[in-house]
Amino acid sequence: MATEAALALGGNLGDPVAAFAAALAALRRHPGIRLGRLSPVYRTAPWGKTDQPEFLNMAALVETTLAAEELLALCLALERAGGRERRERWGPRTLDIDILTYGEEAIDRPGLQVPHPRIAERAFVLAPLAQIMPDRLIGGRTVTALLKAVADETIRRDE
Ligand SMILES: Nc1nc2nc(S)n(CCO)c2c(=O)[nH]1
Repeated sequence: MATEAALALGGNLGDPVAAFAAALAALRRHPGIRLGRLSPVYRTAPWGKTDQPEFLNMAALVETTLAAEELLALCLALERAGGRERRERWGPRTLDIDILTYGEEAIDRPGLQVPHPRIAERAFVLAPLAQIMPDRLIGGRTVTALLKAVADETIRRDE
């Protein structure tokens, strides 16, 4: 029985597009993964720690027979393969792969929170996600509505 999961890919060191391509190729080769829709790649201002290079971000839809913990372990292995050393929290990284959604499940275990707890405040996640699952409800609101709320918030704060 397969589960649809949305993954967020990000990076701001080295060649993030090459890191994305390598991670997606590895996912494509994995027997427990069927790769689905991919968002475009977005160039995004750093969120959280702002004194670092801008990021590239994208989102990918997968159908997986892996359990959520197994999918997380695979994402962490792909991050390491992409040369990721976990240095400072929210600091620059070559490749980051986060599980945004796993089916309709809500999971809150150490190291695995799904849907990702900060989706609603991150345009760099919502913009790519809106390209692959615009009508998915998260916290009772569609991804499209969440993206609009973040965009409006950004515009209002800049006034
Ligand atoms: N624009 C942008 N800012 C970020 N801040 C952090 S932490 N990250 C890593 C995501 O967990 C990002 C990111 O991927 N993109």
